[in-house]
This record gives sequence, structure tokens and C-alpha cells, in this order.
Amino acid sequence: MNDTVHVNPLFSSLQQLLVEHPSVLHFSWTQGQTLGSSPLFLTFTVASYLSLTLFLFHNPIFSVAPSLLRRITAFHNFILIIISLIMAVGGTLSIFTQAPSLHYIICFPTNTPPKGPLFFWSYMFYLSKIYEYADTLLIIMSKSIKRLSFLHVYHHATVVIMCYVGLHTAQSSFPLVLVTNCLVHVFMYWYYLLCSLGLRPKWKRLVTDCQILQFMASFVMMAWMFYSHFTGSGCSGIWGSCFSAAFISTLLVLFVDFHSKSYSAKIKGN
Ligand SMILES: CC(C)(COP(=O)(O)OP(=O)(O)OC[C@H]1O[C@@H](n2cnc3c(N)ncnc32)[C@H](O)[C@@H]1OP(=O)(O)O)[C@@H](O)C(=O)NCCC(=O)NCCSC(=O)CC(=O)O
Repeated sequence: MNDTVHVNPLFSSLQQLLVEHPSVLHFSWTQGQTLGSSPLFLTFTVASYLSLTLFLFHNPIFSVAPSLLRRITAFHNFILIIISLIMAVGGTLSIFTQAPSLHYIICFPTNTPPKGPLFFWSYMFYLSKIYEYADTLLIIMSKSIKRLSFLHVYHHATVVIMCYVGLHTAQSSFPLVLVTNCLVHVFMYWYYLLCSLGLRPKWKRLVTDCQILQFMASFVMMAWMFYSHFTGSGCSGIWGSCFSAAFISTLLVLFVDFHSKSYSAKIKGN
């Protein structure tokens, strides 16, 4: 399997850095030992996010000059584009080099330990979702408080729980969800970067379409996983997948609603 991937020098260097580096190769999610792996950490993080958001929503104590805030926001979006790109490449290479087949990645054998490159990138994904809390802070600091939607806060709070559960249960198909989400996020943060630079890209709707498509793709992966689980010898992380399926369903409903409110009205207005 590895013989086929040493063809291209760039591919080979990326593989050495993003898959075969000792910290990636020997990564292990150890409950209570790995940073962020305890239920207490998760509860504290999500509760702090929600209470701080609520507090700052009612008491906007920050005052940053708009030009400085625009630069900070642009930098933040740039960082997220780079991080998402690295995770997408790292996750893809890990899938190609570590998974013996597509079916394996959809349905890990039961009792698969959350170890190695596939779970290293899942862990990075989890940490990046905590960093994304800064989006909310930037919206609050921008004083466009009405932009702080239920969808935004619900998504940011719950996606961290989904990642934690995914790692904790060594959830099948999680690396595929990670790669699709990171690819969409490169596009999404590119949109936000341009917005923070004062541009208004005409392809906003395309970003939302891609997000909806990504949720639908996740359903297809999970349907395949559930089918494999119940007709075969079982898949790892079935409870994590149930949680993800429920969370992604709610996101799909919220995003379809966002889509119809944001774009259908404009069509009628034209
Ligand atoms: C096209 C979308 C990506 C964004 O829609 P919005 O209505 O939020 O977009 P908008 O046109 O109002 O955004 C432009 C405004 O965002 C500001 N802005 C810049 N960077 C930002 C950032 N990192 N986070 C939040 N807002 C940001 C700009 O300065 C600008 O402010 P100003 O107007 O003041 O100049 C959409 O599809 C979407 O996701 N809507 C849900 C809202 C949301 O929070 N999405 C991200 C998390 S959900 C997610 O991430 C799902 C997933 O996993 O795919």
C-alpha cells in the first residue's frame, strides 16, 4: 500500500511531515491524559464559551478601533484557511496511507483504539474547533450583534462536543467528515477573509450550498456505516455516529432555513 504513494517527491515530503512524523504516527488519545480529553475539560470549555458569549452579548465591554479589528479578523481568517488546508491534506494523506480500503474508513473494526495519524488529525480538528470560538468574539467586538445568530452559537458550541465524542468513541468515518469539513472551511474562511478586507464576494450563496452538500455527504457516509454495522461484524464508535447524525440533522435544518431566508428573499426582491 505504501509503495504506491512514494511516487511524487512533494507527496513523499508531505507524507513524511503530516503522516510519518513521530508525533503524528505515535499519537494516542488517552482519556484523561491527552490535553482536552477529560469530560471536565469539555464541560468547562463549552460552558465558558456559552456563558462568556451571553455575558459579552449583554455587556459589550471591548472597544477596538474598526480598522484594527478588520486587520485582526483578516489575520484570524487567514490562520483558519491555513489550518483547515493543513488538516485537509494531513487527513487525506492519512486516509490514503493508513486505511486499507474505503470501507475501512467508513467502518473501523470494533474496538479500534483512537491512535495514529487518522486520530491525530481528528484531534487537531477538535482543537481547531475550540480556536474557532474566536469567530464569536470577533462578531461581538464588531458591534454587529444582530449577526450573532442561534445557528452560529449552537454550531460552535456543539461541534466541539461532536469532536470529543468522535475521538472518545474512535468513531468510524470521522476522518472523512473532518476532510470534507476542512475543505469547506477553506472556502468559507476565504469568503470571510474577503469580507473582513471590505470586499463582498458574489459567491456567498455557493459557500452555503457547499455547506449543505457537506451535511448531505455526511449522511451518505453515516448511512453506509450504519448499514455496515448492522449487517456485518460491527463498526467502531456507533454511539459517536448516532450523536453526529443527530447533530448534522439539526445543522441541515438550520442551514436550509438560513439558505431560504438569505437567498430566496433576494430572488423575490429582484
Ligand atoms: C456564507 C456563510 C458562510 C456566512 O454567512 P453570514 O450571513 O454569516 O455572512 P455575512 O455575509 O454576514 O458575513 C460577513 C460578515 O462576517 C464578518 N466576519 C469576518 N470574519 C468572520 C468570522 N471568522 N466569523 C464570523 N464573522 C466574520 C465580516 O467582517 C462581515 O461583517 P460585516 O457585515 O460587519 O462587514 C453562511 O453559509 C453561513 O455559514 N452562515 C451561518 C453563520 C455562521 O456563523 N457560519 C459559520 C459557522 S457554521 C459552520 O462552520 C458550518 C460548517 O461546518 O460548515
